[in-house]
Amino acid sequence: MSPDGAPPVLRLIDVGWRVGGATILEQVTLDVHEGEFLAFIGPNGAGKTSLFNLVSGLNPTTAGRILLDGADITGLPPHARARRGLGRTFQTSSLWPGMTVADHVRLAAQAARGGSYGLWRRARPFADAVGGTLERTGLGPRAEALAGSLSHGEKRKLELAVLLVGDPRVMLLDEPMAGVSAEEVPALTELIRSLHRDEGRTVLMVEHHMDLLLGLADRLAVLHHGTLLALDAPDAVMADATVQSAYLGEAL
Ligand SMILES: Nc1ncnc2c1ncn2[C@@H]1O[C@H](COP(=O)(O)OP(=O)(O)OP(=O)(O)O)[C@@H](O)[C@H]1O
Repeated sequence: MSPDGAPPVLRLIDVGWRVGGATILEQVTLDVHEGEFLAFIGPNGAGKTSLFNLVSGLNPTTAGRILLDGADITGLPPHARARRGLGRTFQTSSLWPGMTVADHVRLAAQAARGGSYGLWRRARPFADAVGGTLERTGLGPRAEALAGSLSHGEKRKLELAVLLVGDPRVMLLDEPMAGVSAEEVPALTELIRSLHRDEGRTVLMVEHHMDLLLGLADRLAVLHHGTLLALDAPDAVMADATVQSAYLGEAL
């Protein structure tokens, strides 16, 4: 239960992943509350992306259960989870360099709504959704630019736009700041903050830079060797001796 008594939007119960004889994730149990911003940190190879792969359905969970709005989604494919409001971005770029910004968002809108692209394309709500998403992400002036010509920060915004046009309630963002220049980080951070704060979306985000997470995340989940080492408010996690030693003196 959340502090106000509402059931968690997402529940991971003893979730595990074994592949090729190796145990990558083991007994990960956590609840995510509606509207919460939960950040995942942990040393390289701790299992953060692997966990997102299980939650989004990209890889099959080999132990435990995943519940969305109380319903068991453990065996559902990614598109079925997306239809229920759970969407993700990827650590590495998933864009088509030769396709325009607007066409990326149009195609994503079509995929989210189903039906014929031609029919949807002429429909007013469809055009409004695409235009609104481009404005929302600050990509309006770049609508006709090719994705390959975008800066790293703009590419990350486009990946968010592709996700947002499907109107996910629960967003999994895997290192959305990766490769982004220092000048572009503040605008991207503000966009992500407002998706959570102003639009009330539930955000799960993998991020290595603690300084970006302070003031953004409600709680931090620390993964280490595939297990959940800590789950608490950022201050408490940073003061946790077990967490400090997991990083072996690396700056958190
Ligand atoms: N398909 C796979 N088959 C076998 N091992 C895998 C597979 N995918 C990931 N792993 C292993 O699982 C472990 C966790 O990887 P994962 O990418 O989830 O870590 P991470 O915490 O996201 O790391 P980083 O911070 O470097 O992105 C690593 O040892 C990785 O080599």
